[in-house]
Amino acid sequence: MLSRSEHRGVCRLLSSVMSGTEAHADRQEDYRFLHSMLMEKKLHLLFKVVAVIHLTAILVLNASWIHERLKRFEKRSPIPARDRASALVSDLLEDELSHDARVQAKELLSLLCEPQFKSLLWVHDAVAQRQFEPQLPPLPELPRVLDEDDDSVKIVSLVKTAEPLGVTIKRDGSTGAIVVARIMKGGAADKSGLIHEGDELREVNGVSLERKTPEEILPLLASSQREVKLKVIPAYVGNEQAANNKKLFVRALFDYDPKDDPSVPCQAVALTIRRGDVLQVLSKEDDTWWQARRHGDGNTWAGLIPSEQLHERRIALQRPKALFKSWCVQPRVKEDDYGAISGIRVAGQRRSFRLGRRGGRGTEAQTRKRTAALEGLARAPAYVEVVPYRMGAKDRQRLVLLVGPPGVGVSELQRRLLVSDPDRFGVTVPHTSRERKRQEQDGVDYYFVSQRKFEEDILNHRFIEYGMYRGHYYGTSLESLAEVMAEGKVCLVNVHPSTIKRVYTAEFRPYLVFVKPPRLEELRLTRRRAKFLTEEERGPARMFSEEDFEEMIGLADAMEAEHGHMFDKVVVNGDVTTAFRELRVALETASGPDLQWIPAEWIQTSPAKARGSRDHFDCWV
Ligand SMILES: Nc1ncnc2c1ncn2[C@@H]1O[C@H](COP(=O)(O)OP(=O)(O)OP(=O)(O)O)[C@@H](O)[C@H]1O
Repeated sequence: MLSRSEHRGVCRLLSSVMSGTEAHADRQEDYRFLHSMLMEKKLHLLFKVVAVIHLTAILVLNASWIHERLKRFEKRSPIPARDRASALVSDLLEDELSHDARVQAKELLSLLCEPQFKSLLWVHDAVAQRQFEPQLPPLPELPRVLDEDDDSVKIVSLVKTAEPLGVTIKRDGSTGAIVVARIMKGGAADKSGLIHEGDELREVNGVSLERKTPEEILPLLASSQREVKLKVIPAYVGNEQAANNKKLFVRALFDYDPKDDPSVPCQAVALTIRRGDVLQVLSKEDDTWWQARRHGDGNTWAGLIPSEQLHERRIALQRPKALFKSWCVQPRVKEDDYGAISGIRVAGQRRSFRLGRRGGRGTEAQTRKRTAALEGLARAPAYVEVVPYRMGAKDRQRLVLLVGPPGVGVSELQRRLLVSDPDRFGVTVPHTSRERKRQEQDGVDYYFVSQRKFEEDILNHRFIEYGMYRGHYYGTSLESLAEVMAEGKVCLVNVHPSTIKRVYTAEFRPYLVFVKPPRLEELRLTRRRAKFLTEEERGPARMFSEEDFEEMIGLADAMEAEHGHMFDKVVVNGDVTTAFRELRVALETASGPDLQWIPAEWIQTSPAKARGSRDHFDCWV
């Protein structure tokens, strides 16, 4: 359809044709004929049709030209350099340009403030963040699995008499759930035939048992008068395998996108996995493809995920390629490397340090380190079994291990945590075999011990880390960690990842934070900016060379490949304020009553269990 203005245009064109031909029409009849023909409605309509066709043709040609160009561009698989260009520009406006009096800066400022430019950035960010992708409805329910909260729950009512119910209960060591430990033969429960050993108790007379200990539950049961109403999840639902699988939770240690996997049996039911996701494995019947659902996304249906074996096979196939990958870290030999022992000053006191993070730049050591990282990559499991964990009011805080390549900002983040809440966070007092200086206090600045004692302690594995600097030993003892934790504080330790395994135990229940450098461009920008910002407050900021940046990124990759399966949180330290905020939130969760996931092996080897903690004893009802 032509618009009004286009219609008027056609009429004007025809009238002008009329007036143009007036002079050439010899006879009155010719003129009238021509006039009636040109003013004919049908002719007007014909014109309109021709015009529409013409316009459409132009549009089609343009569209196909644009399409061709886009297709050619798409082949290059462009990746956005950053997905928040508008944030970068507002930072630039706020931090740099608004204070710059130069004419060029003013001009750039006004250009960047133009609404057209802002719209361009907005569109860029929308495309970079793929906001154009349609929000698909959830997939239809496919293989139906048991949902904890619906079909498997049973309400049981037991009539109470003078005799006891004949049930013992306990807290399940791996899930924390309250379960029926024993049914005593001939007791009321036994006679009813309604509850069984292994059944999980959810409620007693409408009172939820979540976070309750067996000791707190006993009075609830005892105070019931004629009847005890129990909400139970039976242990015998389906076959035994289903019951076991129901409780199997794993943390994924790799990213997986079924769209990139041509071998997945059915794309529509495969799960996209992000490293760190907690998955409930519901079926391991197929050796290659397990069925699982992601914890916390509310889905009741299972999706396919690669089995442990399949993932291992794939990694084994990739390994030769990885071993020949070129590494960007250039070895650099430097004598008496201060980084071999680096101290952190907190309120003027040396409080914590990590060892050997910068050592071994020699070619051989470096090659060994890289090979180890790659081998670690090949050995890295696909999943680690985890169990739900909620910190109780009496539980000790988890040890917080901060790791990252030298210079990435681990000490900076640790310093900010200590300053932000000194009552909540604490660091250890290190040991040393050097002489005490006049102003230093034993047990405050360091624990001063003799060289002999230090060596004895090394032999007795009492250090999480130790090293020698200028002929003296320095080290962080396991006892000093326990001391800070005993004060009820969150103990922050800044260590080399190779020492993690020393404390990766049920006793310390470490929460591992990996501090990672951002991409090279952002790393350069933020560190350069920091040079100007921190100089006024805390003296000169550390200078980094291009080589330092590359080494930092290379080492971070190697650390992640080798130890990534143990990291609970990865904080990218680009903008330090954002990184700090993210770290604070993560540590709030790790030290609060919220649901967390910890390795199942800590529960299985829990000292409490070994000693027969009260939670794990049967309680008689
Ligand atoms: N996000 C950041 N932006 C800018 N500068 C930063 C950032 N994080 C840290 N820095 C600065 O980088 C320098 C090195 O940081 P820091 O001492 O915390 O490194 P580190 O990881 O503890 O390494 P090392 O153990 O070698 O000291 C410091 O000057 C610090 O202020």
